[in-house]
Amino acid sequence: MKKYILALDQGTTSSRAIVFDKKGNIKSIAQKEFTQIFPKPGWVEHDALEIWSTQAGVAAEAIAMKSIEMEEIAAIGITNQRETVVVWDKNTGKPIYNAIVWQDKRTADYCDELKVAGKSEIIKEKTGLVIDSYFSGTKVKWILDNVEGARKKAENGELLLGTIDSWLVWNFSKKQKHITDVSNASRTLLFNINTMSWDDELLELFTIPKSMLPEVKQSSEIYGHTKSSFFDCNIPIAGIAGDQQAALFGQMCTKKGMVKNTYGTGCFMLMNIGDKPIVSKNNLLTTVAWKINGKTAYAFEGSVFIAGAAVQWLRDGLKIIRNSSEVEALAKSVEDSDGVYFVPAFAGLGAPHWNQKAQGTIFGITRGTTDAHIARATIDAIAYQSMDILKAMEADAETTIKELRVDGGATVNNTLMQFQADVLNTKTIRPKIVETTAMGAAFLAGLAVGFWESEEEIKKIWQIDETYKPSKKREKIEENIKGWYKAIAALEYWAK
Ligand SMILES: Nc1ncnc2c1ncn2[C@@H]1O[C@H](COP(=O)(O)OP(=O)(O)O)[C@@H](O)[C@H]1O
Ligand SMILES: O=P(O)(O)OC[C@H](O)CO
Repeated sequence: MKKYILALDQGTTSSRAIVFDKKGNIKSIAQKEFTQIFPKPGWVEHDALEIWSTQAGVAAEAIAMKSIEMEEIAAIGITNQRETVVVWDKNTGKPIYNAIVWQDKRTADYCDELKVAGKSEIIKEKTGLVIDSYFSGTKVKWILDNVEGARKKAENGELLLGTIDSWLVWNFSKKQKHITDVSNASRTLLFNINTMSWDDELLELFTIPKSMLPEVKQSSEIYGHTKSSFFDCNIPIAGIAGDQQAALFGQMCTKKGMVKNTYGTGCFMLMNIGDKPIVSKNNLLTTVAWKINGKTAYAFEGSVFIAGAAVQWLRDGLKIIRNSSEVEALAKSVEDSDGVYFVPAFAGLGAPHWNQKAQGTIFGITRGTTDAHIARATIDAIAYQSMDILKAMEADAETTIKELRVDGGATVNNTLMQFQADVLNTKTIRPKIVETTAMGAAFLAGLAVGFWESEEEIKKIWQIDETYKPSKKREKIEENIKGWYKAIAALEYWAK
């Protein structure tokens, strides 16, 4: 009898496997960190074979841990760090270079050249993205240009490329399936989100042979079965989505206008914009959310680079807390930040400001400022940065958002969640199961094999843990928000 779905969450720093039952409860969970490789400043790589071995290892571990029978697993769903890309030899199955990670900036100068050459418009129109080293396309070009013999092999049809989902399926299927899903394809700079196919003009621009590309599939369908030695029976692999899109699905933001925000190291906010790939006028990305039963859903996306990482800086840099969890008590010990504003632009400012030169700055310090005010200003900054993105989304969608669904490690912080509701003047909702990324992948796989019959059935699994309602002290909050905008303006002036 089929009792479970196995979700594989291949993240930037660890590989995780979670077994869910039919009610969406977690039956077992296993996790393993893997090596981060920094060959030069600004370069970030992963060993693709280590990604594969840790991912397969935790999958086996999660199953063994609770003595689950292979026959009890209805399907596998995969969700992954996005944009990170692997190029491997079709015959040997071995990567020809380490995976180049989404954070890697080695192609930044080439991206600037493309901007100067006036390619921004066409790329935005076709892919919904901006020209940036973040996305996979320029990373693949770098491998072909810099690994000895790679370009020739690629032209001979001997090399394959894939985002991490693609690499995992290739290995799980014993080199039988070279596929990806639409949500991952939409992060490569090579995929046209209007025609929903690889784009010949972009492939020519980035000099990438078409023969390297995986076949693009829906996000919920049976792609193949596990054949790996880690599994002694054939389990259908039936769901794939990039991690942020999977979280959007896991939060059941399946209707146009619904928004989720994930609060981790940074924040990733996605808004379901329905079945049309609208181009943002407010510096957001347009991305494919998923394709299910032949229907494509799109999303606006904006990210905050430094969110929980600012709390880590209070811990490791300023040393005013010992654990991230202590920040809430310290921040709550004062009524407010007493006019202190902290813009944690350690890595520049992301959407909608997109200022690479901005630096972290604290404003409004007086003789009376204490560590508690700084802690409070840090929490506030996470909420303000997310507010800036949500406001851009509202402007683009010409609508007012009714609720924000939240997940990620920092959502345990009730003070942050309440302040988020206050500055947005919108309900902020935290669900009972905050493993929404893995949950989304499980839902996609479960739908494909009939483990869950419909989205309606799944919606009953998603349940609210806590709703934060906006405070009534609107005037004071509006004043505080004005201060934030002044801080951003001053920071941008300083960065010039
Ligand atoms: N109580 C808290 N308040 C604010 N931030 C927190 C709290 N607890 C953890 N964090 C932050 O959340 C982040 C970890 O969340 P997680 O979802 O695991 O992130 P990621 O997936 O990006 O590694 C860390 O940056 C940490 O500082
Ligand atoms: O692995 P995460 O959670 O850091 O997510 C990475 C994102 O998908 C990058 O776009």
